Amino acid sequence: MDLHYISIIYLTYIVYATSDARADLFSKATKTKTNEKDLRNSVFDFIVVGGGTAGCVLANRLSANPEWKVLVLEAGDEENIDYDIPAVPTNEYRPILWNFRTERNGFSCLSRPGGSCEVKTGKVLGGSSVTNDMKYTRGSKKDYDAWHITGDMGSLNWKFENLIEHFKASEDNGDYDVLMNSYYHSRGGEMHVQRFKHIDKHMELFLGAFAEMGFRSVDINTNAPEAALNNQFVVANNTRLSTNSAFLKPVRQRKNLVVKTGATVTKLIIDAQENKVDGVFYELEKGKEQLAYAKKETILTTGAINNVKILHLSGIGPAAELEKQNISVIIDLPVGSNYQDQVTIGGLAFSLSDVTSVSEQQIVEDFKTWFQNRGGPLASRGINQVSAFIQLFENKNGPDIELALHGNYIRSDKFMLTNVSVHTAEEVNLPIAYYNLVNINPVLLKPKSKGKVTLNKRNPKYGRPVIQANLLKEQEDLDAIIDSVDIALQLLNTKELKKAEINMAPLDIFPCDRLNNRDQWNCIARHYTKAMSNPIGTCRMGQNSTDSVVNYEFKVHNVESLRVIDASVMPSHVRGNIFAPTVMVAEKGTKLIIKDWKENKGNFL
Ligand SMILES: Cc1cc2nc3c(=O)[nH]c(=O)nc-3n(C[C@H](O)[C@H](O)[C@H](O)COP(=O)(O)OP(=O)(O)OC[C@H]3O[C@@H](n4cnc5c(N)ncnc54)[C@H](O)[C@@H]3O)c2cc1C
Repeated sequence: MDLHYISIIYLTYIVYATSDARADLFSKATKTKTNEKDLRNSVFDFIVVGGGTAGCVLANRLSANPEWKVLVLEAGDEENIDYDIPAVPTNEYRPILWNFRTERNGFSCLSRPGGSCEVKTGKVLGGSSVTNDMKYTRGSKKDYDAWHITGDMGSLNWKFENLIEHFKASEDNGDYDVLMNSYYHSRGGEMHVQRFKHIDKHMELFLGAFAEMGFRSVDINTNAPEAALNNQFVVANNTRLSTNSAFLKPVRQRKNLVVKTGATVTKLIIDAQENKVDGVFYELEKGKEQLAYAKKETILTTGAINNVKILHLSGIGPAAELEKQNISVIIDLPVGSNYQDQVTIGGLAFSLSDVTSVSEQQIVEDFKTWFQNRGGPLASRGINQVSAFIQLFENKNGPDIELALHGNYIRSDKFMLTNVSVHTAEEVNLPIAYYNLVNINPVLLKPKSKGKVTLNKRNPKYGRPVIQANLLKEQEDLDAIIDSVDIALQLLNTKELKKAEINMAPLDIFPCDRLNNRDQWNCIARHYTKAMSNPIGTCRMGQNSTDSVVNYEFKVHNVESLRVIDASVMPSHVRGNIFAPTVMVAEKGTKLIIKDWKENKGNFL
């Protein structure tokens, strides 16, 4: 039995166990007629649209003021204990994903189904912090410094040295060697960060091989340009710590905080005379719109794809684009352009010769162990804990590529590790702790290629937005990935991997197999492209409304009472993964809101 199914059995059990109570609650809520009390109940000080990574942080911080009534509207459902198991690959569980795909473009994702790549952002309370890999990285100083525009006072606060306090605000770092560097790290926040204790022999082997190649194991979050390390993760007691678990669950009992799940926001309520946002339309059931009002502010945190949908449907977006959809333009802004995602490729995998097969019984025992004492192999991410951050361009002073190791278990009854299809290597989803194949994914951290997001033409309201991701469009991006493959291949020449008889896995990489070297890798990259699902940029911050959507305080240009605070405001990628930067953005955002309402009485524009 596939371990993912065992996990789903737990999930199904929990859903059944609670379904009566849920049905009861739901019918009570829907049977009640709208009355004055309901209306009063639909007015809040702040509405946080989206209970994802940033949304949960904002909900916690804003509702800390008992005088502020805060509503969180989340399209997905509550989190499930299943997702807490570190080795469970939540990003393969479709009910908690938006299941977006990029548009076919003829130059990347060519051999993926439909010639397009999946984008796996989370649709659940906690958002992508439930479906992500939990790795805790911040990117480099220079990335943030580049967001600052010389001469613009508003952007001054975006220099890295002014952001460290916002990273530290929620950090609870549990590794003492890391914590010793108190300039960068701190304790006591809601978000526990730590290395997994579980280290297996292959992790040691690969770390040894990287060390032989000259990579040092240092804390990558201290602006080190390179490192190969057993990473830190956002976990507490060997349990995934989504922003829902860290920030929202502990304060759910606050009387001034209302959290509605299964609530999809469709549009903003806008007073078109004053360009002021008064609240939102949302649906608990398809086609049945409800309204909620915000006296102070509405804050969009639905991520870089869905923010575009909500804003465009509300008449905020590029005029030409909206007119094509017969949407009246309220504010002409470049919402949806500047889409960027980090990118990697499949096809580079090493087979391990000395792995004993895992029995179903063993897997069930391991699940029991995790549930009983949060221990065993499921209390880890296996080889995925290891990665190397590599600097390709010397003058850049920061990593350009992450060689992210990713384990797969290819069952020997099906494959003898000969001619394993690259599709299979990507799609076998046993818990991450079991693996006999190590994929090396060269992740391009700061891609040059940009795309855009627009509304679904046939069904703008309910259809999936159109994502023209343009992955690998720029030759420089492709070249960087191929250069890094050369570095990854050097692993095979290390004493460590030779001694362990680790070799390239014989993957079926049709149609690229008859080519040689660089041409072959170019072909593989274009065919087996993989979107990292870290989308940013569609509501980028900046000085003016011609090339940005929000100002440096996250206020949407020329609109009153509306902010966007999540990964979509980042103008460009940082040289790391973007969970920690998104939490930092939310921390900074809340401080700005609190300051505005304390000092300026919310004087918005
Ligand atoms: C598979 C995967 C692996 C990753 N691994 C890592 C990693 O290891 N380390 C790292 O640093 N980063 C990682 N990331 C990236 C990082 O987790 C995300 O980029 C970041 O969490 C995004 O935060 P966000 O607040 O912008 O959006 P999200 O966390 O996606 O939140 C958006 C929320 O809004 C909700 N929503 C959307 N539309 C509506 C609507 N209309 N109405 C109501 N609610 C709505 C969504 O359901 C969701 O809950 C990964 C991402 C993915 C997808």
